[in-house]
Amino acid sequence: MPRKKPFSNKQKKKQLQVKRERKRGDTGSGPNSRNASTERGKEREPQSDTSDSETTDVRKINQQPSHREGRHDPNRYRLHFEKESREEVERRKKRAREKILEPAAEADLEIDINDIYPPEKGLDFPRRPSWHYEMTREQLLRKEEKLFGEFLETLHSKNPPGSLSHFEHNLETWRQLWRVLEMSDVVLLIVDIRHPVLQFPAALYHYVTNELHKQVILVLNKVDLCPAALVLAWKHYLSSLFPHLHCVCFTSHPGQPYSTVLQKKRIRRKVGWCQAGGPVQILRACQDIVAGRVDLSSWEQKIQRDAANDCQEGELLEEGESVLVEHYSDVAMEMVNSSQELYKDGVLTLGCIGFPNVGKSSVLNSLVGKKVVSVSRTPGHTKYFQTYYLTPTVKLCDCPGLVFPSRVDKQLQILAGIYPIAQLQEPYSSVGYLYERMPFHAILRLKHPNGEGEDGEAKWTAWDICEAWAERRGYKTAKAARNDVYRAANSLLRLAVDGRICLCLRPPGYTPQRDKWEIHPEVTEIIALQGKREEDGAGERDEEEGESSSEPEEEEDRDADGDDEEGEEDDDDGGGGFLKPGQREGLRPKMMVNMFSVLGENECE
Ligand SMILES: Nc1nc2c(ncn2[C@@H]2O[C@H](COP(=O)(O)OP(=O)(O)OP(=O)(O)O)[C@@H](O)[C@H]2O)c(=O)[nH]1
Repeated sequence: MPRKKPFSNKQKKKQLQVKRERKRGDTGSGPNSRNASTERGKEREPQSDTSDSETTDVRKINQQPSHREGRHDPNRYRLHFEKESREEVERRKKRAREKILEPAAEADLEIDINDIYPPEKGLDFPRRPSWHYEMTREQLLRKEEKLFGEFLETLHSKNPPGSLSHFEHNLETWRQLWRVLEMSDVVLLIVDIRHPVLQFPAALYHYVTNELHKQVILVLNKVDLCPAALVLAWKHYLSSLFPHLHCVCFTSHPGQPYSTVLQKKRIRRKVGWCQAGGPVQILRACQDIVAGRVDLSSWEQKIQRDAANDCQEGELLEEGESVLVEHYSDVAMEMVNSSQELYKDGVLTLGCIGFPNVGKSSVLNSLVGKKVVSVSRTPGHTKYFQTYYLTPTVKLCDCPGLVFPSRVDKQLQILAGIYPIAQLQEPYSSVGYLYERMPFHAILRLKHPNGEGEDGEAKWTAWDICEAWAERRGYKTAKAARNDVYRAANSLLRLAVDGRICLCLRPPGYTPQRDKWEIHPEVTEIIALQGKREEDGAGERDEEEGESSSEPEEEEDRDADGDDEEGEEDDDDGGGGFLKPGQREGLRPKMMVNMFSVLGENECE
């Protein structure tokens, strides 16, 4: 058979863009066309992973094809992060090639919230300025912009250059937070249980509880990806630091911890949105909070009905239970009266707030029991807030993901899924960061490009890891057919973000006390929520494994990171896992056992 011509992801994306533009009747010759900008980028710099066509200090992510007269601006709500200098990017690349990676100490996985959000560093978020009806729309917008500028100045004055992590510089997105906070009676602050401490801005909690006098339910989401003992330890840690919090564990993918990439479509058909673990717990927390001031019986009945029907995807909503969607105009966003009245018209409004990719939309879909908002593995997918009536007395509001200012390591931030991986300028150091905390070369059966050292041990740099993965996966550059290291790095990061190589942080002091948490009486409750059987320890594969297809997965499925909304068929990829729950946690020796057996045949071939 003739050798298949290598076709890179980049080429594929370009091909798709051209196709889309052709469909829209764009010849690609205009100054703003995607083709034109790609060509411009090419002229200036040959390396795709360091190119950036913007001239300001802010890097705009998820750029959409240009805005046209008379049509809405698709770039209005995209993520804006501070741009890194080319020198910094090149320095990190060089380091990724040269630095031999060393295993990090277990204690490195323990993270104190005060290290991420040090109270003395003024890591606040932009607040909405006061306004009155005599102000014109333009006056208000100008005031907001002025205050936002001052907010950035104060932040930078307290934090030297380079010390702050990526955070949202798009005022439009903060405006949506303001609106959602104003209209919500209760805030559902959603975090990813693998790293909740990165996504819990203390300033927001204090603002909502002390200034807005509203309650916060902390949703520890994706608990299927984390050992139950660790979930419990995080829950206790955060509740003890923030006593007014109502903590709830949640998963939209219960009982799917052992699936592999190849199985994902099969499993999703069996587990619909309505089988999530945690809606009852959210209902109970709301009942505590509203204390009878809103009639939540319709919600309770809905949950009971769903449980009794064992609903299937797409079959959930009954007559008279339709989901209403409210769209907000700009005017509503800008000049709305921030009424302090709680439970207006006897309706409880729940605002889903959180960082990108933590699963806000999935929580909302799970509460409704049906896909009403789109879900994607690409952070920043939800662009503007929308509301949905769960029942006549319960309204849900989905807010776009927000990246609050913090001091977390940027490499870790990327592993936590806040940055669209395909748009990373330098992915290698995050691969190195992951590898030092979770040496996965054996799991992925990587062969060192230079063979073993004299002592029989291979010494890996981040670059070597990516090179070896490119070799194993057959990622080649289109022109020279060399190993496509950039693509391999992206692929590895995606495995981490999806939870297939699963790095879980721990609360301070967890490691020496792990045994205590493992036998804690509340652990069984969490295991039940995760949808696991207790006997599901290390060792056996999921029973469905044998039925999985032997067809290799399409490259695009695994690697694409464009506007990749997860459709009805595909929206389940987060549940996949190479490692079993007890094995997923950092560098535990137990994790190294059976690593080979947890790989599907085609996953590393
Ligand atoms: N394993 C697992 N994955 C999940 C869970 N919930 C969501 N995901 C995955 O996480 C990714 C992001 O989910 P979304 O619901 O789109 O997250 P979001 O917070 O709305 O994201 P933005 O639109 O960026 O703000 C998707 O790939 C989901 O499949 C969960 O409970 N378990």
